[in-house]
Amino acid sequence: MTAALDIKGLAKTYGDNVAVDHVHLTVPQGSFYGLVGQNGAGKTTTLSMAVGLLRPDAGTASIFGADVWADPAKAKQLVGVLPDGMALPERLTGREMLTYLGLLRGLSKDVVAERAGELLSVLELDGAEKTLVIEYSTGMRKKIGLATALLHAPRLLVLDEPFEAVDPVSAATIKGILREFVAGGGSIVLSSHVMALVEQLCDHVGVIDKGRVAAAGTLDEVRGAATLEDRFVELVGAATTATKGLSWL
Ligand SMILES: Nc1ncnc2c1ncn2[C@@H]1O[C@H](COP(=O)(O)OP(=O)(O)OP(=O)(O)O)[C@@H](O)[C@H]1O
Repeated sequence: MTAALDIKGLAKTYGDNVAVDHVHLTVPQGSFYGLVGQNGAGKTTTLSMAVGLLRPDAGTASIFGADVWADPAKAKQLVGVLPDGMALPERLTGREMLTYLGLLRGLSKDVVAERAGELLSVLELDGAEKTLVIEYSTGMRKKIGLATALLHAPRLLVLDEPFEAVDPVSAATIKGILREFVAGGGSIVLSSHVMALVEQLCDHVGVIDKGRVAAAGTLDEVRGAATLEDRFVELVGAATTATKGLSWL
């Protein structure tokens, strides 16, 4: 079966900093895939290249077989993306933004109106639908970003830190939406630092360390008999140096 997302040898270097070092990852269709790694490990850079937001130095990425760089129109129809630090049209209201992006996606006015209303309501942004995006809180920005990723009913969702700054009630709602999306045949890749969340939601996991894949596979294959957190610390070799230094504090 064609993979939902197939990343082959993606690489990116900034100056002499190797951000992503020939990463290979396969996200099977119907999987809920968690990408974990320390700050600066290369998750955002990998995901940005995988969805066509950042041109790689080397490697390819394809979404349901459509090459993201050779066949971008086809690939981008199939994917909904929540990028890290998404630049939003600040002077539009939430509804205007969804309408604008929905029409750009080629949806009819009626379909956009119906879906925008439902998304705003389900994500509990209906009270803020007339508020300009510039006035949104960080968590609200995440939620409107998620709404734009879902609007065209993609087959794959690529979400960079979707739960960052989101309150627990909204997080529960979003988890429900994502679980339903996968139950309905969709595929998801999300990045997160929260191991418990990845363990709770994902059936596959990839561990990125210093731009390379340290482990990848089903959740059970990667964590073995340990918790994901213990396995992660073991894999990335993070020394618990918290008590070293700061003697002045
Ligand atoms: N635009 C850029 N210019 C220069 N260096 C960059 C740029 N973007 C990322 N980097 C560097 O690339 C490396 C990987 O960064 P990246 O943002 O992909 O990591 P990450 O795993 O998403 O981190 P975090 O969990 O903190 O979001 C880091 O060393 C970072 O400093």
